[in-house]
Amino acid sequence: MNIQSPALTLDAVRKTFHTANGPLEAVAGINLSVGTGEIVAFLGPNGAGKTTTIDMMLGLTAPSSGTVRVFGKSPRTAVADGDISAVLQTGGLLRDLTVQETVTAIAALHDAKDRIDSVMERTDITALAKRKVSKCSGGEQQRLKFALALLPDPRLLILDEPTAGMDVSARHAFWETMRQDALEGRTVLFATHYLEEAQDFAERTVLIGAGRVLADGPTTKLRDLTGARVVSATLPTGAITALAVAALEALEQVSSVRLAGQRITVTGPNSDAAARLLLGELAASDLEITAPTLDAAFMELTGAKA
Ligand SMILES: Nc1ncnc2c1ncn2[C@@H]1O[C@H](COP(=O)(O)OP(=O)(O)OP(=O)(O)O)[C@@H](O)[C@H]1O
Repeated sequence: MNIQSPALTLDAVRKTFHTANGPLEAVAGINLSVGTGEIVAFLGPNGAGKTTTIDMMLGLTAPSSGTVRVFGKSPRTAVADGDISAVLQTGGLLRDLTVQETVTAIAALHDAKDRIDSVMERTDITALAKRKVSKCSGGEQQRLKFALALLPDPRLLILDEPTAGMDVSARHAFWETMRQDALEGRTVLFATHYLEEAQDFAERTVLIGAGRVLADGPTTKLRDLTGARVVSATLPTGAITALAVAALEALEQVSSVRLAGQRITVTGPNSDAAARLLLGELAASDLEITAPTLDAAFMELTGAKA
């Protein structure tokens, strides 16, 4: 990461929508700096504020407060200069045009006619050139949008759930292309709610929940960022399991207690207290303390604070 020249900075960015039910704070103060050449996953559950934040990065909507800079410029200037482009979830394609016509029209806007063939090949849409957009599958339309986003040869590429609607093999092929692209130095930020996509592709994950950054760090360390531990042990035969569950649930910072037969599993950051109670008062045996899976860590963070 090159922190000397951030590709993207968000400083105390907030966005409040005024709805019939009153104000809704979709983005509640996000700070973020993405260095040139980084690949960042913007991971969060539905409604976390990912799309709203991305819209602000692209200048499609203005923050209620705070600032967004793209290579030091306002998002709108950066878009006009071809520094940033995006594959968005909705809209953007004219159904009656063919794939080739669509690419040619957008290439003309960006003065990028010489890039048409290579971009179509790279995104694997050459064979679809004569097909009408309305006849393309969801995955094919995503690949076309990806091609359009690459035409200006942007330094920063933003992808909002780019593989939505793709089957497993199309998803795999898409990320393969992206990986190649990133190797050539493009900065990439993608929103996803698939943990595997963050794990497989991003070196850094920014976890978003309820409009806030819940965790930000190397994807491989994301599990540790939660601080959560899973403590499990076997209760003695004849123990009143409901009482054991209640005693563990009463501990501070315990987020879940599950029982399967006599085996009891406690999740939360306070593993020492849970272990003491299990081995002492509850006379449990076979105690194990493990780090949660990334899945569990994700649930822990988004569930606990969203
Ligand atoms: N134009 C709008 N007017 C009112 N509320 C909105 C608007 N756009 C988004 N919201 C609300 O803001 C919150 C954040 O939405 P956003 O689409 O940014 O989340 P997301 O993380 O992208 O979710 P998803 O994964 O479902 O796309 C949600 O509660 C949503 O209902």
